[in-house]
Amino acid sequence: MEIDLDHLRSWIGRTETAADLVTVRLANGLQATLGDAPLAEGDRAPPAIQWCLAPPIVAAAEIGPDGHPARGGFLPPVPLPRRMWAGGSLRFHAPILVGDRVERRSRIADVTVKAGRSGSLCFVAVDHEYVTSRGLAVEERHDIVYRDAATGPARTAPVETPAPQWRESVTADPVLLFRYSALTFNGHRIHYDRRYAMEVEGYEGLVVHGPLQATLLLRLAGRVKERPPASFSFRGVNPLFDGADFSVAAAETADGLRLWTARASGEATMIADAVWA
Ligand SMILES: CC(C)(COP(=O)(O)OP(=O)(O)OC[C@H]1O[C@@H](n2cnc3c(N)ncnc32)[C@H](O)[C@@H]1OP(=O)(O)O)[C@@H](O)C(=O)NCCC(=O)NCCSC(=O)C[C@](C)(O)C(=O)O
Repeated sequence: MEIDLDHLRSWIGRTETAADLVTVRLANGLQATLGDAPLAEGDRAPPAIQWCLAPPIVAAAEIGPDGHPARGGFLPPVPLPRRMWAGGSLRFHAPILVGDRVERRSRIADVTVKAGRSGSLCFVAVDHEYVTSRGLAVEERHDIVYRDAATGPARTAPVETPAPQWRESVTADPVLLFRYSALTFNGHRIHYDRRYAMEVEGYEGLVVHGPLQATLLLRLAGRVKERPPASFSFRGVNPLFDGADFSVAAAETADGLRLWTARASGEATMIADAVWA
């Protein structure tokens, strides 16, 4: 597949702004999905509520074959078919509260092409700022990866993890995935259309969202240290599929916590680091 990188890089610097309200309904939809108690107006919003806010919304006619908005609008028209959430980093400046109006200010920061074990990879980095009436709440770097069509079984390398000091188990069932897709208005078919996920994109099942795994890791980090971290970075290292329990785990490091999600077989699927001020 020919990639015109100069053309794609002409998207760098494009911006998009959208606003949303942290309604009690939205906050409690996420709380319930994570298995947490309901909140009231004025409470601190659940971890990573920003991924449920101000999602891209386009008319049905403007949706691409993967269920996301067709490329070439805010995001560049990368010609590789399979989109994934590669990773990112978050810096927390101030809490977002239930009831807040939040503005998302997004900017295309970089577009690069790399050769991966699994074929060509095109990374699009997007910077976001989430701003409330009290000022900047969260800064985010979001790395999106676009991949070649599947040609065989995935060939990613196993990633070592330390012995877990804290560990929770979560069932990756289609209801969990559907509820998270609905909360984030994410129409990506790999999360709910099993035939598409397996036959078109070549996965072993429905794919567990990167932001859902990161939210569970961030939630564990906050519970272990009894306060949210100041910064959090994470990378998807292997896809996680529905149909089994997966673990959400953490271990102490010199600077904070190393956290990871792992398949029932033990293979890590997302690795994260949380640091406290
Ligand atoms: C990302 C995959 C395809 C690369 O797999 P690979 O084995 O081909 O790559 P590699 O050979 O390990 O690395 C090649 C190069 O890419 C870099 N690289 C490698 N990985 C990353 C990463 N994560 N973030 C940033 N950079 C990365 C890596 O550092 C290296 O760079 P270098 O040549 O300069 O040394 C593979 O690791 C994988 O499948 N990871 C799991 C991804 C995943 O499951 N994401 C969540 C589900 S998709 C989702 O939630 C979707 C959503 C929410 O609907 C939505 O569309 O937004």
